[in-house]
Amino acid sequence: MDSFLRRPKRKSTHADATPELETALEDGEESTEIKLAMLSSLHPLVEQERLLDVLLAHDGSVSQASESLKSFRPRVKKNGTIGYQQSLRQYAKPSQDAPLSSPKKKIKKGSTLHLYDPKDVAEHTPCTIIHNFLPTELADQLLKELLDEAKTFEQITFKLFENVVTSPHTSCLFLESYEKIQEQKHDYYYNGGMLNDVRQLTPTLAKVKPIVQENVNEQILSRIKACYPEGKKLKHQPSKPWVPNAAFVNCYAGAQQSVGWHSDHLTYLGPRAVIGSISLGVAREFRVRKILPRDAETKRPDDADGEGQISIHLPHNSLLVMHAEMQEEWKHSISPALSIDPHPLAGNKRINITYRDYRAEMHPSLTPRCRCNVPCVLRVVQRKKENHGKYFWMCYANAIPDQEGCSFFEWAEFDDEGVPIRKKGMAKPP
Ligand SMILES: O=C(O)CCC(=O)C(=O)O
Ligand SMILES: [Fe+2]
Repeated sequence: MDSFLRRPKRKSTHADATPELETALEDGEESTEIKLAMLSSLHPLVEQERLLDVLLAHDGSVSQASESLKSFRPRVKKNGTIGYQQSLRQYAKPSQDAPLSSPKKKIKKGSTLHLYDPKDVAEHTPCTIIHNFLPTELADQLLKELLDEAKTFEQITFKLFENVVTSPHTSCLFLESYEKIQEQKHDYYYNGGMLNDVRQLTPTLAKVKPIVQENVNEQILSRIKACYPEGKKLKHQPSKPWVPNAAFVNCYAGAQQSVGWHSDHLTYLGPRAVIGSISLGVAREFRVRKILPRDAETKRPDDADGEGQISIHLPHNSLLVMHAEMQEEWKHSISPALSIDPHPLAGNKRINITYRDYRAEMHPSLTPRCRCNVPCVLRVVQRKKENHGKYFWMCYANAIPDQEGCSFFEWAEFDDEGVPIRKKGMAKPP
């Protein structure tokens, strides 16, 4: 690990990289995520926001940041547990001259804004939250069923440079039918590899699916009306209803289990994806932060304060809808907790279910393949002002252990509904 830490900045392995590929790789965001993941594995008790501050203070040098963190003692919060649905809003009597919505809370870089109230979440983040979502007994039944399944979940393995790293929690993908499971195991790639453990939806996952579908579609429509320019859906956002056909289940066993900063891959979900996420068991913090494009010269965003973190508190039996602006423009994480409130059924565990719509138009047989003959990954330029928001396909094989990958790069084009515009030689949709 030590030699890994001292490794100089990654050199591009893409000797034949096109200028566009270099532009995309230089997007830079990924390397910060990777550095944070390394620091986090070396200093698991240090909060992500502090890791980021220390990393920035040492100009991105992981070894120097790690050295200075050795002397760091975590602060023990007096009120370290979360999950209470505290909100002063319900006690507030609207005064005649008070504005209808609360003044916009300021999120300063380096600080975290904690949100509990659904109205605040909708106002400050690209998410909506519904507390006490399922009937109590149904939520408990789902939790018990998934705690049982989670006994045999595994950690996901992925590649960071030449090192194979495992995710700091366990997970499993659930699909609707045996045929879909076979197809998934055969055709779909994740971080360059196939998923071996794909299971059929449990009876309660299947029972809850239409409830999630109805609520998420309602939330999408009210979000469009209330928040999007001219009350219209975003460009590339599908106008047809959201139909989940997959449930990705995560299990966090104990306060230290977490998931690092990331955006969910759009490869199979398509642009402007929406995700319905149920939390069960121990309440944990879901952190989000907006990725602002940086100035090419100063390497800083125009509004550094806009980059502060927001923590959404996710109690048992809540549904969080990640809306269409989330994956392209924001990152999210479940940060390690200093302490947790044990849950009567789950003990120290949290179960999370993300219901997802794997879109037929994004089937790997329809999207570009690179020279390694692996379906490409779909990404979006997040950091660079130049080409900001543009989608591109690139080689996935970079993430396969022992494989170098190729320099395949292609700008991705979609119609207004987010359907890929087929180029010559690409397969036709079924
Ligand atoms: O556990 C959560 O709430 C989030 C999980 C997540 O981000 C993911 O599975 O992609
Ligand atoms: Fe995610």
